[in-house]
Amino acid sequence: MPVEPLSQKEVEDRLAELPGWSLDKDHLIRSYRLGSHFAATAMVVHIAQVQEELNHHSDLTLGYNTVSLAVHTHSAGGAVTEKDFELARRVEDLAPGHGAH
Ligand SMILES: C[C@H](O)[C@H](O)[C@H]1CNC2=NC(N)=NC(=O)C2=N1
Repeated sequence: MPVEPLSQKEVEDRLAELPGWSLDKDHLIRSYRLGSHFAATAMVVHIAQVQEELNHHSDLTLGYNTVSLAVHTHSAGGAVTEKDFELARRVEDLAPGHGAH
């Protein structure tokens, strides 16, 4: 089933419930800081597992002790959809276990 683009209002309402996340042009974005490079690497692997489970994938960037995500929905023409917020919510939920902030 195709996912529909969210309206600007819908995006704003959902962002209000996801502190730390923001809209950069047509992507939802967030960066996390971690305690070490290995901690950041482990979080990337965990996010990759979730992305495979959801069949929804961000542009996921590993820095020295940072992990950054940018996500939109290719199949919706690059718009932001519920799928993007579902992934963002799942990443928020796993972040504390990695000591990410
Ligand atoms: C075939 C498969 O369902 C698609 O390629 C999936 C995989 N991951 C995806 N990820 C994202 N961000 N958007 C998509 O439209 C998308 N589509």
